Amino acid sequence: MTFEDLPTVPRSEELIDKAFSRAARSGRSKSGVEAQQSMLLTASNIISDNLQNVTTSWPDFDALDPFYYELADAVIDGGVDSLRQHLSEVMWAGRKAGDIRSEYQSRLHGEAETARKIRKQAFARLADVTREVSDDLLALGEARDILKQLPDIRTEEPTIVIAGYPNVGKSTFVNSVTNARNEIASYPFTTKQVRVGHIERDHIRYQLIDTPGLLDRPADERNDIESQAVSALTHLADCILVFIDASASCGYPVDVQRTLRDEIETRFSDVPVLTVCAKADRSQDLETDHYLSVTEDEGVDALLEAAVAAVDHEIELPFDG
Ligand SMILES: Nc1nc2c(ncn2[C@@H]2O[C@H](COP(=O)(O)OP(=O)(O)OP(=O)(O)O)[C@@H](O)[C@H]2O)c(=O)[nH]1
Repeated sequence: MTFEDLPTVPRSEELIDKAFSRAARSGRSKSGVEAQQSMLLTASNIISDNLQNVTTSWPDFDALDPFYYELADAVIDGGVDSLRQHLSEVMWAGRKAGDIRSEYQSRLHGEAETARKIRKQAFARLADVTREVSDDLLALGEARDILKQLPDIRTEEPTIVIAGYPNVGKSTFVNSVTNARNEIASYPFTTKQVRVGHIERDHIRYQLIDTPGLLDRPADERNDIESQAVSALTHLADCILVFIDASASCGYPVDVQRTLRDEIETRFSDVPVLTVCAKADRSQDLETDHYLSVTEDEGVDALLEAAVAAVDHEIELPFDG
């Protein structure tokens, strides 16, 4: 996944300490002007390399899959634009450290004592430049910690998203059809966890995603971040299964569940939305093609076939026409 490998972002004071203490060590093995030159080189290299590493370790946002772009935009304070801004500030500081190195290197000659003073000036400027981006480094460090928690979802895999009110049987279904133990991941902005499972048909892996906290209640009950996460899901889903518990043993009346279904259908208008009468062993009081009872093992395979067919149709459509 894109953000998984993001390395930690150093804080400015941490970086200054590291650069100056390594510089002192490298100066100790030499004497006179040479010691000052070695110190300048070590400190400025550490600062410019570290700052440049921060910027190059981030993915190119323009090349990011829209699902992750929108998620990142949702969970980061100030969105992706603020990240870009912080990164460009840090890049500026990295270059500036390199400039300071060149500028002072040419001035470090002659008397050892004069050279020491000039090297100290250089250190003061290196510290200033690094401190100038301390807020940017802090913000990037926080963003990195949040982004690393994003669910590891393969955007290139065909994806079936399961929606429906709590307790309608979504996870029972996902758990029963995906034999491998499901991956559980959490969105940084909700306490609930995304459940991801996989099925295979004709050597193609399909991803099944259950998104508690997102597609389990009406849009007007979602906060801004959740709404944007739903929007991110529109890039990912190739088919949606909306579970309705007609027995209403889940605690939600059927008409309320139908309203959620209609809303999801409107929101995900580009992909097939299949309405599933879940817990059909209890009640089948719903007009739909898909009746499912996981406990009685009825309709499970048929539903999967229908979902896979819908996904395949959806994915191939652009090539047909
Ligand atoms: N009778 C019957 N009960 C079922 C069936 N599928 C699930 N249940 C039961 O319904 C309850 C809720 O099922 P879950 O799978 O946890 O529902 P969920 O939609 O994932 O709920 P959240 O995790 O809150 O989103 C559990 O007690 C299940 O055992 C079914 O096909 N028939």
